[in-house]
Amino acid sequence: MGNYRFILSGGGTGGHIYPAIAIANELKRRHPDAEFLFVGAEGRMEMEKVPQAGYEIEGLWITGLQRKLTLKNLMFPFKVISSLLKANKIAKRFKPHAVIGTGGFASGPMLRVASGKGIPCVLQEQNSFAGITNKLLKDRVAKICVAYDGMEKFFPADKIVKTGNPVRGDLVVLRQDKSEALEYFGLAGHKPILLILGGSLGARRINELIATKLDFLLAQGVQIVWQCGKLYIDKYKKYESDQVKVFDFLNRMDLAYIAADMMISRSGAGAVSELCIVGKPVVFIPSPNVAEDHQTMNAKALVDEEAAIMLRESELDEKFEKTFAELCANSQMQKDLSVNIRKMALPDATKHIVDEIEKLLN
Ligand SMILES: CC(=O)N[C@H]1[C@@H](OP(=O)(O)OP(=O)(O)OC[C@H]2O[C@@H](n3ccc(=O)[nH]c3=O)[C@H](O)[C@@H]2O)O[C@H](CO)[C@@H](O)[C@@H]1O
Repeated sequence: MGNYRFILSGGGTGGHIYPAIAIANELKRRHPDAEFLFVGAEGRMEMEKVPQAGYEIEGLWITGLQRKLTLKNLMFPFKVISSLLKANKIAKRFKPHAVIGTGGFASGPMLRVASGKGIPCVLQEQNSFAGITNKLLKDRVAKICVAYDGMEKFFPADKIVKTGNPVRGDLVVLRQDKSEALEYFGLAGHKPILLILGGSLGARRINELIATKLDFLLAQGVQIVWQCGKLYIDKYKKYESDQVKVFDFLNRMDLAYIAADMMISRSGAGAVSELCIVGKPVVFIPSPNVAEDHQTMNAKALVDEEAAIMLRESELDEKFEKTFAELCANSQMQKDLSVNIRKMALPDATKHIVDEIEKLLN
């Protein structure tokens, strides 16, 4: 048999893209001669991030369905047909041995077509609440790799394998030495570093919080690396100083995690999985704008184990300063949170998922 060929499909946000990249990297490590093709949605983040990671990507003309009646929605049936046709062409040409879907509307047409042709398909669901695309595909795929218990609510029980979420290899083993990271961010080593993460697209409310509390934060003796998101960089770049570094997007998450002493973060599934491995104190501020409030559930799973602090957006005015000042002042609390969050890590998730894919290849 010739070399293996794999299609990975998913996107829209980093939360669906980076798991696909992590899986591809592990497949490549095991099968250096394998060929890879990513399939995403035209105009979305994957079209830039996947080539940066060294893989080829094709974009489909597809968007999610809006809740309101809009022109975009009227186009939806045409987009679906066009995407199915293109996915069909891709499958015929590339002849994949397996197709892996990591969620987001971009993955719908490709997995629908591939499963129809009898090509083995695997889904990876990052959240404790299943996404629409994965729910639509559940009966057509061979395996569904999940990160949370109780996913039988959404998927056939005999297809579910609990693996955890894939985390990119360079984030699984982090160096202790901070010198390269400090140099990269242009910060001195004498004060603790607070890393602010708004998720792959940035978080409006977290940015507003940091901007209004900047003097308070600096008075706690920290320096700041602030990832504010592409949409917000023009507004917040002006806050940059010797002790505050502002980025739209961090291309070196490894260095950000090495540099950080504590974090304030959205609780997207990927961020949570990574922060468990990083093992440092985190204050989660979940996005209230996602389906079924799943970011609150993601963060709560850690709070219940005393492994992180959570503040809801609605509590920030009242509680943020007190909570953060207490964390900075209490080194025992910082240690306990670090130890407890590390216990929740599933660093072998990617290997486990690739084991499942390999089982389908014969
Ligand atoms: C608003 C929204 O829809 N959020 C969803 C999205 O989150 P979002 O896209 O923010 O994704 P996650 O938190 O899951 O993962 C973010 C990924 O982007 C990377 N990263 C982030 C910022 C940065 O500057 N550089 C960088 O590389 C992180 O290292 C991580 O690998 O997908 C997640 C996984 O399905 C869901 O749980 C979230 O609810």
